[in-house]
Amino acid sequence: MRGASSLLRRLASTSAPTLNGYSETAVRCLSTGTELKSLLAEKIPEQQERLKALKKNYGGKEVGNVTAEKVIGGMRGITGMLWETSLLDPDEGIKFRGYSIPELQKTLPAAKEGGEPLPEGLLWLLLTGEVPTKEQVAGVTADLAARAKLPAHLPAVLAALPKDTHPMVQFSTAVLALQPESQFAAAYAKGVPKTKYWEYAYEDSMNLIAKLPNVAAHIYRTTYHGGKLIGFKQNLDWAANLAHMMGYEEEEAVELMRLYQTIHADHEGGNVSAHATHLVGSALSDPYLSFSAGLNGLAGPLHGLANQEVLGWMLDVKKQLGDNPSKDEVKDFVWATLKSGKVVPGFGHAVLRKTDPRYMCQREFALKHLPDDPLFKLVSLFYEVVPGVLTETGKVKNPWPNVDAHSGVLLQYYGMKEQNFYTVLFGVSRALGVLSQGVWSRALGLPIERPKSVTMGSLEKMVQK
Ligand SMILES: CC(=O)SCCNC(=O)CCNC(=O)[C@H](O)C(C)(C)COP(=O)(O)OP(=O)(O)OC[C@H]1O[C@@H](n2cnc3c(N)ncnc32)[C@H](O)[C@@H]1OP(=O)(O)O
Ligand SMILES: O=C([O-])CC(=O)C(=O)O
Repeated sequence: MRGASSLLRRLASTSAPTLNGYSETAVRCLSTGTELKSLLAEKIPEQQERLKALKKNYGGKEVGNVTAEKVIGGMRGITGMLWETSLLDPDEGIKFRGYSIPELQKTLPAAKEGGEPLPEGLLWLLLTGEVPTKEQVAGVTADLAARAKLPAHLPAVLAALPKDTHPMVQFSTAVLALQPESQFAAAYAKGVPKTKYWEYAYEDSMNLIAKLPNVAAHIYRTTYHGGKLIGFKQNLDWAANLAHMMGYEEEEAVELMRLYQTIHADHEGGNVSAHATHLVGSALSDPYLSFSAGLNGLAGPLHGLANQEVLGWMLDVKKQLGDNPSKDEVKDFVWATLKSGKVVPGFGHAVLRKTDPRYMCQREFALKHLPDDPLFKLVSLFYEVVPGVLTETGKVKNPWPNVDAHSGVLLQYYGMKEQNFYTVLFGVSRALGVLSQGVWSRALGLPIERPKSVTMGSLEKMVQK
């Protein structure tokens, strides 16, 4: 591996810079993507042995208890799944392979010195557990670019949907429409041995991740810009291409896209989109089928759709209370929302018990780039007012803002005002985490998921024993 990097450095110094400062030859050398796949191949046997030993030596140990409340309460608090790519701490928030978001911002390669991380670097980290070099990230960028082209039938599939179809429905449909290209499904049908499943899951996952910016931009341009498509650029990184094909070229907007695509990627395994992807994948449904299932979960208003809901709710506040509402006016508005039977979108969390670090890093981005934006001021006012109101209800376990409370404000600042599209951007990012874990699930030979369910009658008998 180190040999490949130094070879790349040598190659990079011999010809004119193209992609992120690397020569055409260097990029071509890595564009096969073999370095990432071979590093994975090197790491997998060790992890398979680790899991085997865990099962053999400690398989009988208890790691928690299941109460009737947990059975009724959406399995909240039950440890019941392996998820290697990230781990969530209720107070500290998400860590990707052990790295917090501020650590990633410092550690992962960026497009320019001091800039936001390139999501391709996060993909490498999620898959291998190692922080990549700049050269390795350039290799992933080139590999994804080589896989990015959409099949000819895809636009026709999307065009057949009614015009007002929600972008998330279009997105999930598009992912299913890519499924005929599944190498995993084809290999399974041919009867390849289980030991090779991960390789086909890897190829499908990389192909899918590569195509998602094209898919998302196609949906965006056809839904909101009269179908005027903008072409893919070979010399742009993955997130920059997404911004470019959507119609956003300004460097700050591109940096936001890189940050957005990095921080939404993974949130351990129990959230709805990750768990749905994992569950469906456990039946050996291929990455296209399983990721589409995950997207359908992400489209729910208590999960990823909340970022769309937040902007709508904020615009309602603005419409009713004007640009500079007082704290008391906002407080009354929050109470009115609660009394009407609705949740306050962007606040609360099933696991987190402090402000989401993904919220904080978006807030820092706003403080740096758009401190005077009226909607940012409004979102800051909510941060001051909403937690107090939710605490007063006496039932909300976490009154603090989550990631969705902030993202829309940043997107609209750079002109992406179509809030119904926001969850598609979330979904593009989420692919990095759930598909990386999917590769590991197949590599580790994780079995079909099948928790036990009970009827109320059988639960009553169990608790009365
Ligand atoms: C990327 C993401 O998915 S982050 C989450 C995005 N979702 C949102 O922002 C939607 C608003 N938030 C919520 O609805 C919730 O906080 C959830 C779904 C995120 C978590 O739900 P839970 O784990 O059930 O939260 P919790 O245990 O605190 O719920 C207790 C009660 O407080 C209510 N509650 C929790 N958060 C809120 C909120 N933001 N507004 C109003 N009520 C809330 C719950 O609805 C529940 O009420 P109930 O007992 O009458 O059914
Ligand atoms: O962890 C959760 O339940 C929801 C969430 O924040 C995410 O999936 O990003």
